[in-house]
Amino acid sequence: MNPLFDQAKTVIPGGVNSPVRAFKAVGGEPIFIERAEGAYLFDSNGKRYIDYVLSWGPMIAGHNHPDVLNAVIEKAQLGLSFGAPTEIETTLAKEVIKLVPSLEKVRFVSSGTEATMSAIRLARGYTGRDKIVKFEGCYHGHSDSLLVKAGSGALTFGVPSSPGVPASIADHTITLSYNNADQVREAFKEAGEQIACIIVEPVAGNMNCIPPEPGFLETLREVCDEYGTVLIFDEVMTGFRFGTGGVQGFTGITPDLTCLGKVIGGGMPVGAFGGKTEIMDYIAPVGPVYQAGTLSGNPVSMAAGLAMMKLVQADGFYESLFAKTEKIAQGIQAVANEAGIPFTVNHTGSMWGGFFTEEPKVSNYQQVMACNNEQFNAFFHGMLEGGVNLAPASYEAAFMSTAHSDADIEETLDIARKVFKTL
Ligand SMILES: Cc1ncc(COP(=O)(O)O)c(C=O)c1O
Ligand SMILES: N[C@H](C=O)CCC(=O)O
Repeated sequence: MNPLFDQAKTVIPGGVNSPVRAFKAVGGEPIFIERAEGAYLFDSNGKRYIDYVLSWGPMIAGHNHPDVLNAVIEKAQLGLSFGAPTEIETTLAKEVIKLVPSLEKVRFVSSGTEATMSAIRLARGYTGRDKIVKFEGCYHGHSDSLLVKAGSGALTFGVPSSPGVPASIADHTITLSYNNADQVREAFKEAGEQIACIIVEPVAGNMNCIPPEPGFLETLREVCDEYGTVLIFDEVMTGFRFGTGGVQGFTGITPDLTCLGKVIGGGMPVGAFGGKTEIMDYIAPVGPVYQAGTLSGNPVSMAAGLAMMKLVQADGFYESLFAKTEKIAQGIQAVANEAGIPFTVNHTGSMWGGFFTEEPKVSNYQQVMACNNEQFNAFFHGMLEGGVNLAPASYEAAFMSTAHSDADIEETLDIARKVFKTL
């Protein structure tokens, strides 16, 4: 029994401020974190964990990186929030526009949810259409239009289409199968002229880690061009994880709008959406589509983001990150094979994930849903006890940081080797 969790439950629903943290999917009780440094978390009893959750993605250079921390401290000394423009917002905007291919203009918000919600509204306002397309198992935050057949915690807790979302709103959301290009073409033949946007995770990371099949993202670009539909890449998770240009830089497929979050805030609450000037200028105060935020472009968050943008542009940053990701992915696959456990690892960029399945390749939602969750849960708890922090649900991707050393990866594999033998 964790007394901190008991106390939390008396004043916070489920004891957590975001459902996936509650360990409901895997059983048991969450660890409470005291501090973090580099590749490690330390819990309230001082126990150290090698961390592959990284605050659900943002800490790409490891926890508490001194450059980000110092930027935050320095900026905070000048005042925490002004509700008025600051130069650093323009500096960060210019930096992000330089790095992410589709961006000509960008607006900062405070979370990924706000970014996707605002991008959808903008696409609807710009096209004058109501319908949107999303993909089963993709999660784009918790706004009403997007909590339909959603991934991540919504999937874990069996509420992919949440109560509280009016049917009249959900009716405008068309949900298709990820990696099924034919189905996308069919849907557009039927209703293409009514569809404002397609929103997609260009690598899905909220039903574990599912890369796009060759041709899938290309098809989305083609149908959007043909029907005058806005293509939105939700790169809240993938932004800066596949190189400075996100998945769009990695694949060369350019969306009309891009949503960012996580890494762009360096661990502070930041989101952003941006794209072509023609579309972005539909946003107030230039255009009629309303969007606002008391803390949007917060100077301390901007400073953290700017420090992070400098880090990711360092020579060799991504080569090292991708090599480490490959090492952990291949290593985990090898130790599962040694133990004779049916297991398939996906990895791409700096994201990875393991599936307890006989299938040699996992590329869609149905395959993810058919995986052995009991085995995952036992594996999760074994790893946690051994000192490795994985996401407490089988529908989440794992992340790598530049702070993970070869020794951390070896230690992780030694622990995994022991745990697989117990399954
Ligand atoms: C792809 C994606 N989009 C949007 C979101 C929502 O971001 P936030 O949790 O910051 O609201 C998340 C994560 O939660 C995400 O992974
Ligand atoms: N998978 C989600 C974000 O990427 C997990 C974060 C959360 O819901 O708390």
